[in-house]
Amino acid sequence: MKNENVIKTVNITKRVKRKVLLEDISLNVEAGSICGFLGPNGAGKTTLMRVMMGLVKPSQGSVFLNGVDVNGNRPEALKHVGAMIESPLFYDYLTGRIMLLNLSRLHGYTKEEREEKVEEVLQIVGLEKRGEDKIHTYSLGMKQRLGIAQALLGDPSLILLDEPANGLDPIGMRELRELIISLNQEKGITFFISSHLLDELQHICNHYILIREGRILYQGQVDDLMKDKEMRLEDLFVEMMTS
Ligand SMILES: Nc1ncnc2c1ncn2[C@@H]1O[C@H](COP(=O)(O)OP(=O)(O)OP(=O)(O)O)[C@@H](O)[C@H]1O
Repeated sequence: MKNENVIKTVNITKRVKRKVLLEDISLNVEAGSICGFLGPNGAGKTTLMRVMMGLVKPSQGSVFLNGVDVNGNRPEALKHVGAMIESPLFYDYLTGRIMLLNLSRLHGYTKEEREEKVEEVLQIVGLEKRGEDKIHTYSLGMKQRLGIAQALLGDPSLILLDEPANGLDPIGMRELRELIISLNQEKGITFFISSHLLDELQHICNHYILIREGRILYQGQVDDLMKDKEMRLEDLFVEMMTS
């Protein structure tokens, strides 16, 4: 695993009126890791991911993606970053393939390259046989995989996923996990994945960041977190979240 940080936030604070949504968040995510971003509902996960993508400006602090300041040079910072933040907004009446072809225009490919790229990402997420079907006929799991397909269009080195397992059944969940692991292992893509449910991430992450009420409670490797090998990660998570 390389050592550089693909995500680095420095003292991020976000206030809206008098409310503090994020407070002094400094975190690092190393290249090649699968980082679980865990916290209860309302902890500030979506807000931080929106700040990371430059969709929301922080009140203070900086975010660097692949070493580039998101608020200094957003296009350059996001060049190799894919994201699925909140439930992806799909145009249900389009086919999966057409939607991806439309979105692929954002990446400056030629027409032939766009067609090739869309075939490639449909294949990666296992939707190649459903590309001609309208999105409203897709299951929730297929929609999530379509969201990952759009995140893959720009050949990202980093993908941010906000609650990607929301509402998935066990099969959809397993397919999602396998997809993330294979993209990480075969393409070296770093993942930053939020969830309020530890179970969803427990088997795939090698790095965790825990957040509560806009503040970081813990960040580090899984092994460091598990002081006692017998202790279940879930017990530790509950202990940290409630103490
Ligand atoms: N624009 C805003 N103005 C005021 N409050 C906001 C705004 N955006 C978010 N919040 C509040 O900030 C807190 C954090 O919200 P956020 O959506 O980031 O949490 P989350 O960890 O992603 O939660 P969930 O798991 O429920 O999606 C919540 O209390 C939310 O109501």
